[in-house]
Amino acid sequence: MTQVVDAVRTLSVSLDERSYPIHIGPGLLGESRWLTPYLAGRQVMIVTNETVAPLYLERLKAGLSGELEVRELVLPDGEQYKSLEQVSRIWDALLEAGFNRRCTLIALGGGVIGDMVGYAAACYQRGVAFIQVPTTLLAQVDSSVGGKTGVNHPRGKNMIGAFWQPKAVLIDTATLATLPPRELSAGLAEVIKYGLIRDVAFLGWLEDKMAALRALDDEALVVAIERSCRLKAEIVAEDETEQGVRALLNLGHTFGHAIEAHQGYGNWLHGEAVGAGMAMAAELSRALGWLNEGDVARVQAIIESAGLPLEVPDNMNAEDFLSRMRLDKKNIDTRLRLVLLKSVGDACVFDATPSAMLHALLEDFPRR
Ligand SMILES: NC(=O)c1ccc[n+]([C@@H]2O[C@H](COP(=O)([O-])OP(=O)(O)OC[C@H]3O[C@@H](n4cnc5c(N)ncnc54)[C@H](O)[C@@H]3O)[C@@H](O)[C@H]2O)c1
Ligand SMILES: O=C(O)C(=O)C[C@@H](O)[C@H](O)[C@H](O)COP(=O)(O)O
Ligand SMILES: [Zn+2]
Repeated sequence: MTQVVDAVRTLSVSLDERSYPIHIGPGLLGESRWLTPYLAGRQVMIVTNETVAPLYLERLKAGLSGELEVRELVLPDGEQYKSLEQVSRIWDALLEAGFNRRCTLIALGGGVIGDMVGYAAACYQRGVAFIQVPTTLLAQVDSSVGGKTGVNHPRGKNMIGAFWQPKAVLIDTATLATLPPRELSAGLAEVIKYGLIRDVAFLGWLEDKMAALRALDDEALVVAIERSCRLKAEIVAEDETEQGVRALLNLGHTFGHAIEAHQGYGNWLHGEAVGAGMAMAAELSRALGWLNEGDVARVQAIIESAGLPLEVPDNMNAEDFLSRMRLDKKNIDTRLRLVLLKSVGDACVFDATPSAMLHALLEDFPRR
């Protein structure tokens, strides 16, 4: 159910006592009523990065009212900084400020900041409150919702982390006006993912509206963000810690994470790697007889129309993929598990214990 107040749309992530709202609308960043109610106490630490700070930090601070002790920490920008070292800097700053268990961390930025701040909050004094204020499309449709927090390890993506839910997610869609087109495309990968795994009607809508979305059409963006958040909220409410259905949100990610780690974090954007990874998943689903040629062409067309790659890096061979994929968090014992498509709009988890078919896909998939 969506509630609408003054053009701000509110959904809920239903997790009993850990339930929280997602507020979506243009310009809500500077308004106290969307932020102040979720603060645990007087101590507030805003964590952002050096790109986002000059754009939105002052506006966010203007939306904090009351007798608060507000600190800020500006981290370097980039996926290569999604590390324990940077999370440690957050803990150092909290301790230096003398912040206690009633403090609140605010993550202002994309998925990198959101994942790190969430993890810092999960561990600081065994857990403090945090609020997600996502400013990329990817973070607004995916990473700010659901409580997966953490950092990368040189060997693999998001290998260190915790499930820790925010107190609220505040999505100011006006922040997308400054987002570079390449980052917008990366966010569209996760939007397309929802259509592919669970909502073929949404996929059809995306096929119609892709040009509008890439042109930052406000109305189309709000619809895409709300529908994506609703789909993710439903899945998270059903399976918070990925014992079952939540794994479907990993479509394209086993391949994508291998690409990100192998290429060096930040060289391929997460969304780009997921785009190419979803194309690989579609191709393997065809090889298994689940998708036909027309289905694969449809998947490829929407990925390409979002400005995302359909080829994988030419410096990776099958073994480069497999050695990374063996570390994937979905695996059980030595069995590789992948998310594939039974049909367009219906995903499943597939036990892909190294097979000739998987090897052929990894060896023969188009390179760039
Ligand atoms: N926790 C989850 O469930 C989840 C889900 C999906 C992705 N992720 C993670 O999220 C990360 C990717 O997130 P991302 O795509 O947001 O990347 P990001 O956080 O690196 O942000 C992308 C770039 O956009 C800049 N930026 C942010 N907001 C801006 C704005 N409004 N205007 C201009 N520039 C802006 C950032 O500084 C950065 O340079 C990856 O680490 C991925 O693993 C996590
Ligand atoms: O929320 C989830 O669950 C997801 O899988 C969302 C993904 O888009 C996201 O990239 C997530 O961080 C991947 O999780 P991981 O457990 O594979 O690291
Ligand atoms: Zn993702």
